[in-house]
Amino acid sequence: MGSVWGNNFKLTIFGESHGGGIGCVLDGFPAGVAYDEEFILSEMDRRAPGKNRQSTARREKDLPKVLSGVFEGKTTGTPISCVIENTDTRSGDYRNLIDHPRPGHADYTGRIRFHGCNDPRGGGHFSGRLTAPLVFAGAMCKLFLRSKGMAVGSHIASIGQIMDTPFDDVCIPAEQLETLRTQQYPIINPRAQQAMLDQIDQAREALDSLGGIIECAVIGVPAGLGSPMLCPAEGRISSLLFAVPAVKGVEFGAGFSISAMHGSEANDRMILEDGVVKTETNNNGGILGGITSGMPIVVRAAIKPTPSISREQMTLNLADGKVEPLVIKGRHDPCIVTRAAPVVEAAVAVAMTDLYLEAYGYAQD
Ligand SMILES: Cc1cc2nc3c(=O)[nH]c(=O)nc-3n(C[C@H](O)[C@H](O)[C@H](O)COP(=O)(O)O)c2cc1C
Ligand SMILES: C=C(O[C@@H]1CC(C(=O)O)=C[C@@H](OP(=O)(O)O)[C@H]1O)C(=O)O
Repeated sequence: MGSVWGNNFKLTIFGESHGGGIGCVLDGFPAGVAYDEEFILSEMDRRAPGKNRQSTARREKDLPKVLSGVFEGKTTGTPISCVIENTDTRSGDYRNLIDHPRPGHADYTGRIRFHGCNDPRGGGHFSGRLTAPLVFAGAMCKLFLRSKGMAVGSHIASIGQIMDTPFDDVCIPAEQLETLRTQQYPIINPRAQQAMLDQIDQAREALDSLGGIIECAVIGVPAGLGSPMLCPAEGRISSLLFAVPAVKGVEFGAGFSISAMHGSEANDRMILEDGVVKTETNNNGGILGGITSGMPIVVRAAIKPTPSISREQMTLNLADGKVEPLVIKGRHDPCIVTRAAPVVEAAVAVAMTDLYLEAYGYAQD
């Protein structure tokens, strides 16, 4: 089953982009976590579509309706279920895709996997719309992690060729993460922001799309989370990041560039600071041997350019095997990255909650 995730609590995500609604169930979520509605709605709003010209024109309020698992402002410990309505659908736009799969989207693979029974309207279960319930689940997990002294935050590390200033991976202040959370575009360097937005405009005007990278950090992480060899912390986090549509690469710490370093440079030298074991650098991204080291976890997710572009492309007509021109209709993000930061944070927050529960269980402090 591909819609249920977690070893120590379970997240289920259901729905299709143009069905009655989408949602999630959190089973085994700890009892007694304060339900901060304002925070949850602000997280949903960070991801919601239709807010500016860098995103799809589809407008959805993304108000989560919580049906169970929360009573008198606290989680009960029994399943939390949440439903989000789909209201602004235009399913007719997708009719020409039945036999003409979009290059780069899941139309062909979804048809094969589900024997032609998949819901093709708006990308169905494969739509990025399914990340709305993930963000709800992530917001709940952030509330739990906050009660354990942890915080998750991120910024847009790049869009196309334009780079933001990276995190200082040994010292990421909680205030910086909170400031980024409240920015319309979570970018550290304001000059990079303008250049990124200009690049998206240019791509959109050229009937094309752009990708980029989200850099995410978790601070306040206790040392000792993760279970090698087959359930390492990196594996748990990346398995959820790869669940996010359009994520095609994940790296921790120095990532792929660590392979070009010498050991003397890559090794993070250990020190004791105010009685706490730390490292002077963080090339390993806060994880060693699949177990958290107590340093910030730093992870980057590479997001591909939106597959549904307005420019005419060639594709295969599955009915007669001929390669034919395809014009894609519908309302698409010219660049997914501007809405992806809360989604990446949500995936990481859910994984961190699972890792924490594995180590510490449900006992109250
Ligand atoms: C928040 C978000 C919004 C997205 N918006 C679009 C979109 O408007 N059009 C599109 O073709 N793909 C969009 N995608 C990406 C596709 O859903 C994704 O590329 C597709 O399901 C194929 O999966 P894969 O890229 O992971 O292989 C979006 C993804 C996310 C996370
Ligand atoms: C609606 C959202 O994003 C959608 C993600 C998406 C896709 O193919 O991934 C395609 C577009 O919509 P539809 O599913 O109608 O084709 C986007 O608007 C959302 O994020 O809430």
